[in-house]
Amino acid sequence: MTMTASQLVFDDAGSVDFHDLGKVFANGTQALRNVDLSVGSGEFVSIVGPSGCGKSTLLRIASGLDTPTTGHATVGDGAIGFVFQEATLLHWRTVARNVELLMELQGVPKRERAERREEALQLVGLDGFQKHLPKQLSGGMKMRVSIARALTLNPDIFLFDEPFGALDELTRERLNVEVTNVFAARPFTGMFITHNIFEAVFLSTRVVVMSGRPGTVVGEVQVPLPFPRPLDLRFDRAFTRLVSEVSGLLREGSS
Ligand SMILES: Nc1ncnc2c1ncn2[C@@H]1O[C@H](COP(=O)(O)OP(=O)(O)OP(=O)(O)O)[C@@H](O)[C@H]1O
Repeated sequence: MTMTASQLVFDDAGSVDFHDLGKVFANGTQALRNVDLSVGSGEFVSIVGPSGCGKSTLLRIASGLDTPTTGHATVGDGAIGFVFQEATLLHWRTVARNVELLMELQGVPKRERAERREEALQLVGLDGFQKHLPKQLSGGMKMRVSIARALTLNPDIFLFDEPFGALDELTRERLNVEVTNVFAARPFTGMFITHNIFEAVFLSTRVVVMSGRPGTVVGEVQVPLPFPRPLDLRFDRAFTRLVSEVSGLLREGSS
């Protein structure tokens, strides 16, 4: 499908394509320039780059929450799931009712809501916590609820905006494994923002590196490692070589 500058056009289900994309905010801040990036159906792409280089802006454009000022963004017409930096749960609702929220807003019938809720809770390892309130959960569990809530939409495209940045290292590692398990069990097109290079390589089929603001793509590293990915993959020589490659590109792009 064709598209003109500063418009979003929805194409086939799971693909995301940015062509010569730029974003200047109303206050004159140029967040992005000349971004060329194609993410195909079934890829899991992590995006790393210095703080403020426009990673969240890129994800917001992919989700339709924001628009580019120049260039094109073409996004598949499938369902989009979005997980934010905060779990954004409603504190008065139980886990089960939080997970059902987006389906309620979409008018999904009760019985189907319950089925999709249970399936999603199983996938993120929270079966048994349906009646808990958010205040009874750890930070990692809250994030699992947030992922389960997005999963109920059966996303073709799953956008993650640094969801594990505030978690301790062990919880983050466990959740990384969960995400790769979910990806293997129910494939989607993933875009994942992180500052953590280990996390980026562990989760992804490809890591894209951006320069400092205004952000543009400075390079990418393919991650040809099979799924599922066990935690001790991090000690594998092939893994550490990929981490060094990403780290080198990041340094180049920041200098
Ligand atoms: N609505 C807005 N109006 C003006 N400037 C904005 C707006 N949103 C973001 N910016 C600026 O655009 C730049 C890119 O922001 P963005 O949040 O996309 O970066 P980021 O790479 O995700 O940052 P971080 O890694 O710190 O989360 C930043 O300088 C930010 O201050």
